[in-house]
Amino acid sequence: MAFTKNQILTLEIESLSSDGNGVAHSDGQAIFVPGTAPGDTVKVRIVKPMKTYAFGRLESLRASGPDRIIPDCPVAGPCGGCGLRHISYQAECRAKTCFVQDAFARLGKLDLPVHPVLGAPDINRYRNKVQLPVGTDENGHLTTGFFAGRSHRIIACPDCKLQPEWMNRLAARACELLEKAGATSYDEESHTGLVRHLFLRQGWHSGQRLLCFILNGRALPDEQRICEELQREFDLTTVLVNENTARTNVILGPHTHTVLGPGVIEDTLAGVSLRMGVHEFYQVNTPAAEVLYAQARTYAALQPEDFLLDLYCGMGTIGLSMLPDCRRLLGVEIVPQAVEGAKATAARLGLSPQRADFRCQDAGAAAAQLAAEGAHPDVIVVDPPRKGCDPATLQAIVQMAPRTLVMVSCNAATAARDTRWLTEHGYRAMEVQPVDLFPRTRHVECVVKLVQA
Ligand SMILES: C[S@@+](CC[C@H](N)C(=O)[O-])C[C@H]1O[C@@H](n2cnc3c(N)ncnc32)[C@H](O)[C@@H]1O
Repeated sequence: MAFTKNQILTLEIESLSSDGNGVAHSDGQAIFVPGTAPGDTVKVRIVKPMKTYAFGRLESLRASGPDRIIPDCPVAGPCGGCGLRHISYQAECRAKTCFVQDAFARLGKLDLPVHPVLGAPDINRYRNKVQLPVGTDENGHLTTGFFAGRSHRIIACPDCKLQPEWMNRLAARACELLEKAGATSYDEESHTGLVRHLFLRQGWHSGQRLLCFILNGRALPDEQRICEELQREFDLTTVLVNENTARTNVILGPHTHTVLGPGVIEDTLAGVSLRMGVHEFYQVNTPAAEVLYAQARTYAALQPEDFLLDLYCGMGTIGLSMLPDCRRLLGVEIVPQAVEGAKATAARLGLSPQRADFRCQDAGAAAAQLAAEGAHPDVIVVDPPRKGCDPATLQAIVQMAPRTLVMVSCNAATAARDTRWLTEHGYRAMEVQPVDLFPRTRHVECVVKLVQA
């Protein structure tokens, strides 16, 4: 039986999907309901009927399941950032373990141990970076928040529990100062208005703080004064302005100028000291990333004479954190600023290019070139974006035939797909360790160990 829009049903939630939605069944068809937990009895309104399943909205909670807790954030539901704030953290870890196990068993059709998730050291205020869209509220005041799930409507979130308190306070104060100076918020539909986003970053161990205004234009009105005031009040190491005048939902534009300070902040990740601005990828949860890197290092099991290839290397942090275990490191990354950062870190550490080098290139193209040149890395680490490795990258990895391959991924589905492919091309998948870098959200990281079959 097909569901109809606005149909009301009373349902028992059975499990959580990998999107963090509660899953129930009616007449053999699945219904996905955000904000619900296994064991809940709920009244649900069907909002999106499909041919064989439907999406529903929670109308009322009749009875709570054992994992449900009261979310400690008033906008946890509509904001969409914290998809799992309504269940206990223990239940969240169990669910994330199941998400990863399910991806490898069902999508990857792989039979291998997937260990219980390693929980994060901190479950709140762990983000070292946020990009807050700036909007105008119903009273005409500038506000920041997050886009509601699958929309461009900003949900104001004055005290987001995922980010440090200073970031929340700075966002509110910046809105006040911008408004006084007559700055307008950017409107995506009409492509008018000035301020698009506030970008905030903190060096977790160093405590250094960065603020960048992302503008549909060159400069803020009264730019110097606003930046100085915020620098003084929030002890900012540096303040930047990024220009993004394109009609796009990509957040950063290509040009950034420094208003105050050095234009970068410093930090240490897994013992690697680095400097970063706004264009470089940096793991958002530093203490949990150190757990992740330690796991990757264990799986890599490097030998002193080994050559390590780090594909999709960002600022080179994974490879550099493993360098004490091996002879030579080559990192490949597509973002020029990240590669410059990696090279600068290596230079500061006194490493010659023979010991640690980095290339700004597409991972697939670089891997194919290395394979054609007859390169034979002993260990390859890959840490691709959510879409996973390109087929060219996987082909070239197999051609280079490393002894061990360590795959780090923030998307278990694509990691399972790529692992499956590698097992059909000469590799054996040994084990998977999920690591929680993103508590209270539906996201989870995992590390896969593969060896030559
Ligand atoms: C998940 S991040 C990992 C970065 C790094 N390993 C770390 O731990 O910080 C993925 C990285 O892949 C880079 N990237 C995306 N597409 C790429 C491509 N086609 N070739 C090379 N690097 C790419 C991104 O810029 C990003 O730095």
